[in-house]
Amino acid sequence: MRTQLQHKIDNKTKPTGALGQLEAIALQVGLIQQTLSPVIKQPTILVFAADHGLADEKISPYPKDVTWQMAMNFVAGGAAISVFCRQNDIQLKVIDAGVDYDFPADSPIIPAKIARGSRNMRQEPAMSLEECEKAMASGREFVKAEADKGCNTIGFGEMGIGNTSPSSLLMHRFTGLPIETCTGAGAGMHGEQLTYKQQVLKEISEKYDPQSPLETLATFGGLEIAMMVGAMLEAKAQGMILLIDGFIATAALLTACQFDASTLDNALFCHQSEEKGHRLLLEHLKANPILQLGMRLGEGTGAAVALPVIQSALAFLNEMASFEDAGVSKE
Ligand SMILES: Cc1cc2ncn([C@H]3O[C@H](COP(=O)(O)O)[C@@H](O)[C@H]3O)c2cc1C
Ligand SMILES: O=C(O)c1cccnc1
Repeated sequence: MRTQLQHKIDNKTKPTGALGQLEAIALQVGLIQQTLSPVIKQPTILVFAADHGLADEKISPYPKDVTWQMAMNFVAGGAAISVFCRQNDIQLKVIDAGVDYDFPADSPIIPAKIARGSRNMRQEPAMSLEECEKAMASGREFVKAEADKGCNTIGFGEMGIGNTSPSSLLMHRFTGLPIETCTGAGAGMHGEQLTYKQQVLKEISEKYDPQSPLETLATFGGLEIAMMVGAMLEAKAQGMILLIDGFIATAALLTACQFDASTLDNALFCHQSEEKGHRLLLEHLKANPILQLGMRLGEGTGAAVALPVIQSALAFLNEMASFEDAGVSKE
């Protein structure tokens, strides 16, 4: 299939390699779908939202209430992710993985609370193994339901004040890079505030020594991250395209790869976030991000913005004339 896809790409009416990374995307998606004519069907972004006990330690400049307030904003249509999904015809679903708030019963936010937030990991592991497994299983169910309806492309988004911290800890643990290298400003911790955040995370990383991927995720993760990890593993199992957003989603993917290394094969890295650590995390995964726009938001926004580029890659593969079709002379 790889040889056939490469042959099809090289026979399009263009100099060899002239569509650059679009060619790599077309090849990868063809391999994922095992076809010379890949298509994106019912693209969907799942945004997993949860709170973090660690937010009590002031590791984010914003208050915890922003988590539920932004989740409401997502479904009301006013957030960045709402706008970009509307613009690009992407179905948006917001899942309450563990927000410390009771959403109104008539809200379109999908209830799947495992707990009212993870625990403060400066004191105790963020989740029990049972909670972590429950979150992962729930993430799998959501993706399976989308696959059953005919969706073949899933973007992963998140909302959770404090969630760059668990992401940094997971990156540190699974890459072996120093915690300072893995820890950045998040929603806006600069200067002394960032130094403080790095100190807190260093203290936490030295407090525990989890062994298995599950134990590591339960200790240092968060409910939305665990649900996202399960969702990514199921998306790979279903042969779907995984649209990976920024730092947090990439940390979740790195975690998913500890459970099933082949998850990486189906992942498209939509952008390189400004968040410190994301560049090195992408390098660790040998990933070539599609966009570099200086974004540092999360929510799945990088995935939503990159989808049209991926669609262009499939459009050239499916619709461009070959040298033979167009009667154009080859070198
Ligand atoms: C208004 C607002 C909207 C957001 N949308 C995504 N995030 C992003 O910021 C948070 C992570 O940064 P930290 O670890 O520093 O808290 C996550 O919720 C992430 O999705 C937001 C943050 C804020 C404040
Ligand atoms: O890259 C991200 O996902 C990110 C960066 C900063 C804050 N929130 C998310």
